[in-house]
Amino acid sequence: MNAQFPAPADAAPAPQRPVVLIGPMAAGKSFLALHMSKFYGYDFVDADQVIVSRHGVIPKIFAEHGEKYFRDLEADTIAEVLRDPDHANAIFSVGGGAPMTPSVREMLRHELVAYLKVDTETVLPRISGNRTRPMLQPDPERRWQELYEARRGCYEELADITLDGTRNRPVAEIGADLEAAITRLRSGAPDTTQEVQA
Ligand SMILES: Nc1ncnc2c1ncn2[C@@H]1O[C@H](COP(=O)(O)OP(=O)(O)OP(=O)(O)O)[C@@H](O)[C@H]1O
Ligand SMILES: O=C(O)C1=C[C@@H](O)[C@@H](O)[C@H](O)C1
Ligand SMILES: [Mg+2]
Repeated sequence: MNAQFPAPADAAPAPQRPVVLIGPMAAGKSFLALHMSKFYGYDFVDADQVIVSRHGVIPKIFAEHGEKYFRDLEADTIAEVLRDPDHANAIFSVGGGAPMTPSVREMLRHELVAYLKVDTETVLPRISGNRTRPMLQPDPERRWQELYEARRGCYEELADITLDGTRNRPVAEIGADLEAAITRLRSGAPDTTQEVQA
């Protein structure tokens, strides 16, 4: 939950901060962040993509070094992006498991966080039969649901904005909701996003 928003009325404007997108695997975080860069002019940064560009593909990192090594790289990457003034205007998508790392969770408590919520009907076709995502093996549908149940409380706790990504909503609609919520929160008004059922 964000500590900087809203700023007191008489305070100097706070420096711009990135908006961090969280949510389960294949919810559409990276897709939405890219859309926001194309349609609203935000900087696009994706933690998984930064890791892959530096260290190679994620399945290989897991296979060669294990999950803990990946989580450390992920936490370091997120810390680096969040302190980089060049990314102050970013929509920053992070991996589905990132908020489960305590140090990441602590960083996100001080940022503007948007949680992209999805339902199983929307997401399962996107991951069905997947053989590459290490956290989803060996049974992607079952593993996705287990991870979602274990992580949803954490997503909900961190969220300043909850986005409705259920019913396969078009990214343009989700993006318009996100843009409206960012504008509202940065102007000091409370978020009125409706809770959605997943
Ligand atoms: N709103 C949408 N409508 C239709 N397809 C979508 C939508 N959002 C995402 N997708 C599709 O779902 C797939 C997963 O999306 P994406 O990679 O953005 O998920 P993610 O949340 O970033 O997952 P990860 O945690 O693995 O990084 C992509 O193939 C993308 O094209
Ligand atoms: O949900 C997860 O634990 C993961 C999600 C992906 O975005 C990657 O960060 C990686 O495959 C792990
Ligand atoms: Mg992604």
